[in-house]
Amino acid sequence: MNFQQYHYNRPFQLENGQTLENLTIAYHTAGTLNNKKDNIIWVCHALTANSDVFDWWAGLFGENDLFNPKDHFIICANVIGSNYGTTNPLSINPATNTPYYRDFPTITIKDMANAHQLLAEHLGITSIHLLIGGSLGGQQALEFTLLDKLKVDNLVLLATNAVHSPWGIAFNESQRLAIEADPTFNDMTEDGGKNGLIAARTIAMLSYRTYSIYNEKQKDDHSVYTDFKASSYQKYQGQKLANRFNAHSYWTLSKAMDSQNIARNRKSLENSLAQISSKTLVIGISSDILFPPTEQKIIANHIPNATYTEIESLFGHDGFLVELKELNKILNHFV
Ligand SMILES: CC(=O)SCCNC(=O)CCNC(=O)[C@H](O)C(C)(C)COP(=O)(O)OP(=O)(O)OC[C@H]1O[C@@H](n2cnc3c(N)ncnc32)[C@H](O)[C@@H]1OP(=O)(O)O
Ligand SMILES: N[C@@H](CCO)C(=O)O
Repeated sequence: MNFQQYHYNRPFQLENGQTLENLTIAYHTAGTLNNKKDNIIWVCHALTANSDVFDWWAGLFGENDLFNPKDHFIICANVIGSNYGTTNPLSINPATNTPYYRDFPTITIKDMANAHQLLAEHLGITSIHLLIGGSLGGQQALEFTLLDKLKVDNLVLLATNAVHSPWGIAFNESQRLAIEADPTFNDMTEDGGKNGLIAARTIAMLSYRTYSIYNEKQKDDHSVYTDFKASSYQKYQGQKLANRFNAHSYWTLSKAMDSQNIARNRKSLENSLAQISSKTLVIGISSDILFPPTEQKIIANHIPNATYTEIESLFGHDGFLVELKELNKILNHFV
């Protein structure tokens, strides 16, 4: 995929009333826009992913996958707050000439959608053949559609919601508390809060996976009484994220996830969903405890041209990233 950055050199208005003095949006593209301009697939990424969809959704997106650059023009933009090239807490704050760190403003899903819209305008895009996103990506895809500034022919929403739940907010708050409990988080450095981030990711894993999958993959034999596989797995996953992410971005993005509520400043949730005219496929993961299938069924029940399908999986929420065989089958049928 080709990596590019769009520099919007004007103030970007945020939902909380603050502005970012300028905004850089990093994005990847693959393939070529056809003459009819009807082969665009726009991907919205989840919490800690990036704009290189061939990297984290390989098997669905790639040279020889269902969504490939021979047939499609694929775009994915890195969200505001994430540290993969878009303006984020490690970027320089023009007001101080130092990185924002803890001074980075509150970002909402709507802000992310507005940034996607800026990029679409920059690229001259007025219609999207397929808009797809899971989890935080699905939250963005919903808001992006509801902006109603471009035509979305087909919409695919996976393991996501229209309003973030008290349960989901509680999981995120516990993770933020873990980060805040690390005194280095206030140091205003790139590595500030790193140990807190490790702990936060281990909490997150409990919401992304399930009892069953830990039982299947992390069970020890009867002789073990300490140094369990599950313990080393937790530590490994925490460290793995800390090696490629930072506590400031994680804190910001978890707040953005919490902000999801498509009824905010609109008539109602039902009314908002009823406005969506795209042919829509909503996919739930049977064992998802973070974004349980009831949340996707609400979406599918209120979008007029929507269908709901569920993937039977032991993986829990992360199933939307790892159940590739099933996803290929379902999406091949949909498109
Ligand atoms: C720059 C980049 O890295 S791009 C960003 C990539 N990530 C994203 O895009 C975000 C979305 N992706 C994800 O969240 C994840 O990658 C997922 C959900 C798709 C898959 O998660 P994974 O961690 O790869 O899978 P899984 O839970 O099976 O863990 C496997 C890893 O744990 C390790 N592991 C498994 N059991 C144990 C254990 N008991 N102790 C220690 N390590 C263990 C494996 O060796 C493997 O290590 P590796 O990732 O270095 O190969
Ligand atoms: N594993 C996903 C979970 C959030 O959907 C991520 O880290 O982005």
